[in-house]
Formats: sequence, structure tokens, C-alpha cells
Amino acid sequence: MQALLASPSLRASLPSARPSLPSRGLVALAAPAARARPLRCGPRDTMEALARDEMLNAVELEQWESGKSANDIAACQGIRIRRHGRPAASMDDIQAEMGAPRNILEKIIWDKEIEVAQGLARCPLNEVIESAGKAPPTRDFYGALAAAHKRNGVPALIAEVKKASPSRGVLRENFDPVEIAQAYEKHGAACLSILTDEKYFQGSFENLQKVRKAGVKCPLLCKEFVVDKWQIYYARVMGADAVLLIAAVLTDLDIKYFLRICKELGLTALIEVHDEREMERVLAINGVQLIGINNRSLETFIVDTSNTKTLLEKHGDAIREKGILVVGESGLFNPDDVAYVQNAGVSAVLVGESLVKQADPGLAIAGLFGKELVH
Ligand SMILES: O=C(O)c1ccccc1NCC(=O)[C@H](O)[C@H](O)COP(=O)(O)O
Repeated sequence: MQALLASPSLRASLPSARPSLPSRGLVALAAPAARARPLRCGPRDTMEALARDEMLNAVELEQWESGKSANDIAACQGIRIRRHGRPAASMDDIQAEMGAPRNILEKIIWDKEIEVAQGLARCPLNEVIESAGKAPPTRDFYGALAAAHKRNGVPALIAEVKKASPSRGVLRENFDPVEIAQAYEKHGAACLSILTDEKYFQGSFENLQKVRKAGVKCPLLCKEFVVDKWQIYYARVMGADAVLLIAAVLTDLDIKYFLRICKELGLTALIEVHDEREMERVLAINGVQLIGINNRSLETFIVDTSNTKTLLEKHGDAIREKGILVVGESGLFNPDDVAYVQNAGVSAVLVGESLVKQADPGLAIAGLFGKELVH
């Protein structure tokens, strides 16, 4: 019998998802050879496909069999964000067991685990999967970036619809997501990023859905803190063409598994890295098309655009050989900032604050690039 690591999402649904998953948590499945029927597109089949594609790593299997907790496995990959795995508990009880969150990103993730459990209770996974299968076709997020970069001769723009953030507070009081999205599209944004986290960014999945239903044509990134596959299916249902997967939060197996789900749903995955270790991890994963280099540390809020230059000086050749597009994210305010990351090797930029806080976010785009962008 082929033992298969519990998928990240399955792990999240187990009673002790992260703190300590006993080796009995291994899920024994029929040896792939024994399966006669073709692969269905359900999560269990995705897990079998995962195993069949030998995306699993013997080291990871050994770690699980050694009884290491999922948090220990994550820590072995340099991940500093822990999971509590107790979505039904109060934050007080969680903190009594884990101590206070070490930084804002860990706090966001601890809240997200609880939110996802509430979402699952509200809209069970099988229903979301069924709805995702009926959603209109996705738009080509990756292709839109590549085309815009070629058309304009500057990095393609992913313009972010963001009302507030932990580091900057409220950016725009008068916040109409559809109005902002339409202004961005009118002035040449290739794609849009829509914040869907409510507690820390005052965003929502409803904003994503409104923008999609308003007739905005450019592809939409669901800017969410993904910790479970339910969020990917739900993003698809609510109108996303791409989702964000954050390497600082997700293990290699999480990313491999979620990449496969994105592929099945026709979604582009933007894999976000911030440091050397995360870049090396992500470049070792097959199927990555789009890497975002965040100049902002999501743990300290420090923004340093030289981060993009440093990472691309070392890894640019490998990235180009793989045909991966790179998105420079955060802290871009003027043409010099854009030129700096362009010279470093990015094909696109993701920009929020410097646009959304302007009186006319659409008009601000020409100011950011020093020229009008063409469609
Ligand atoms: O922006 C924050 O304060 C923040 C805190 C914790 C996690 C994520 C956070 N921001 C997400 C982003 O990275 C930005 O929204 C995005 O890259 C755009 O950055 P900017 O142009 O500087 O608004």
C-alpha cells in the first residue's frame, strides 16, 4: 500500500493539524497501479495524483514517519510562521498554549485558520468544489502580464485594490472597489490584485465578486492568505483568475498540492518569496510560472527594494531558464523605483499604496511609470 503524506489541507482538518500530527496520520491509499479509473478532479484524487507524480519527497515522508510535527517540518524549511491547528478554540486558549503570535503575519495566519473553519461550516468543501466546476472560464493572468510587458516596454502592472493594511492603516477612506478597479483598468493595468482579508485589510471576497461582475476585463488576483485548499476553490467561485501562495507560510508540500489544485481550476498561482531560502525552495518546485518578490518583510514591515535586486542577481539565470516571470512587490512609488526593479529583472510590478491613496488612482499610474500605459 502506498503511504501518502496527509495533504496540507487534510492536515489542517485533522484535530491536531499543526502542533503534532502522529505518524498514524499517514493516509494509506491503494497503490496507484491498482487504480483502474482515470484521475477525477477531486481532492483525494489530487492527493493520489500527487503521490503518483512522485511530487512527494522521501525526506518529507521520513520526517512525518519520525513523528515530527507539521510545525517542526515547516521549521526545517525555514518557515517561522506556526499553525495552531485549533480553529474551534478561542484565541485566548490558543495563546495560552502557543504563547502570543511572534509577528503580524503569524497573527494573520492564526486568525485565518479560524476564518477558514468558519467558511467550511458555512459552505462545505464539496459544495465549493461543485460551484467552482460551474464557474465561468478564468482569464489568463500570466499571459496578460507577459503581453503587457512586451507591449509597453516596462513591467506590467498588477494594480492593488486595497483599503487598509497593518503597516499603513487606512489608505483610502472613500473606498469603492469597483470604481478603483475600473480606473486602474482604464489607465493600463494588466491585472488587478483584490484584497479579500477583512480583519487586517478591510477587504472582502464580495469585493472580488463585485469587480468581476462589474465587467472589469483584466484578470484578477485574489490577494488572500491561503492556508487551506477551501480558499482556492472559494476564490475561484468568487471570480479569481489567480491566487497568492506565500512561501513564508506554506511548506513545499503545501505549495505543490495547491499548485496542482490551481492547475485543475485554471488559476495562475503567484508564489511569493521574500528571502534567499524561500526563493531556493520555490525554484526547486516543478510547475511554478510566476514568482513575486516582496520587498516588504511581512514580519517586520521593513520595505527594501534592493531585496529584489539581490535575489535576482543570484537566481535570475535559473528563473529565465524556467520561463518564470517575476513580479516586484511593495514599496514602489515613482518611475525611479519602477526602473530600479525593471533593471533588476522583473517583468511585472504589484503596486498598492502609491496608487490607491491618490485622488484618482487611475491617473496615478502614469505618474508611477512616467508615461501612459497602453492596452
Ligand atoms: O502591507 C502590509 O502592511 C502587509 C502586512 C502583512 C502582510 C502583508 C502586507 N501587505 C501585502 C503586500 O505585500 C502589499 O499589499 C502589496 O505588495 C502592495 O504593496 P504596496 O504597494 O507597498 O502597498
